[in-house]
Amino acid sequence: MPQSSEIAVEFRDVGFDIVGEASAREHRRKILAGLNLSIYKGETIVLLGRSGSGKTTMLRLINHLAIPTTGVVLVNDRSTADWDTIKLRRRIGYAIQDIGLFPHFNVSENIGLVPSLEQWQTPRIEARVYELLNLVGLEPEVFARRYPHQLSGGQRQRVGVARALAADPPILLMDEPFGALDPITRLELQRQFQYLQRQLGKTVVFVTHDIQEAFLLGTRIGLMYEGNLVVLGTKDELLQSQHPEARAFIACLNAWEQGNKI
Ligand SMILES: Nc1ncnc2c1ncn2[C@@H]1O[C@H](COP(=O)(O)OP(=O)(O)OP(=O)(O)O)[C@@H](O)[C@H]1O
Repeated sequence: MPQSSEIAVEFRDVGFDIVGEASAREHRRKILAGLNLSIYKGETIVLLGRSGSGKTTMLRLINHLAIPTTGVVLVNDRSTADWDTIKLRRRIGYAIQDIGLFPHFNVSENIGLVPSLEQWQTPRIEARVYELLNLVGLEPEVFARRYPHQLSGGQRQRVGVARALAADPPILLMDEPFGALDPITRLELQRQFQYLQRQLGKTVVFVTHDIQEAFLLGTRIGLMYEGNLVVLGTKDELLQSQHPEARAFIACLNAWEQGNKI
């Protein structure tokens, strides 16, 4: 798997609080605390954790949809606060579950959106859309002119991944991009993702609550628990961790395997 010692994204002592009003008194809630993480160029780091553990917040901090309360998030050695936000986001593809394709744009227009904002010429955009549709396993002649409501959930998610890749960003953030899919399509997309990653060598931050998905796709896995990164390592390192949250996830895996034997 392509990987280097160069850091693409770094969290340095990052904390993130949410401030709300409760009974007219300021009320702060800690969402992330003291987070340190270096993500290397070309690796696929999977953030694994239960619902509400702070995974999506980490992605939002990378593309400056959220701003750290303390500490700093660096992309290519520059704080997200110092980046021109538009330039930063153009370097970062973002694929999310229920991708939010624009309903009045067809597939081709959805995928070509960022390239057209970047003022690519039309023939180049068309060629790119066709290339990407082929890459994610959708026949361009069949799908390019369809609208999102004319696609299945799995097809929409493929289009979402193609859209995230459109302008060839070096960093990809993927937030449960294969969630809510039937297990066969899910496995097919996971395999396709592995194939793509071998071809493209992007820096990927992939969020999931599925330990099997984390093991399949992650170069390293970061286990989140209540806003803290409690384990960071390879599949084998996670399997050996004695942290109670790691044991809880591994117990799910074991239970699933036991169930298979019945
Ligand atoms: N804008 C917000 N206002 C209030 N609370 C928020 C906001 N965004 C996130 N949170 C809270 O922050 C915590 C972390 O949320 P986050 O979306 O990062 O978790 P997650 O691990 O991605 O969860 P899931 O797997 O369910 O998507 C949750 O308790 C959530 O309720």
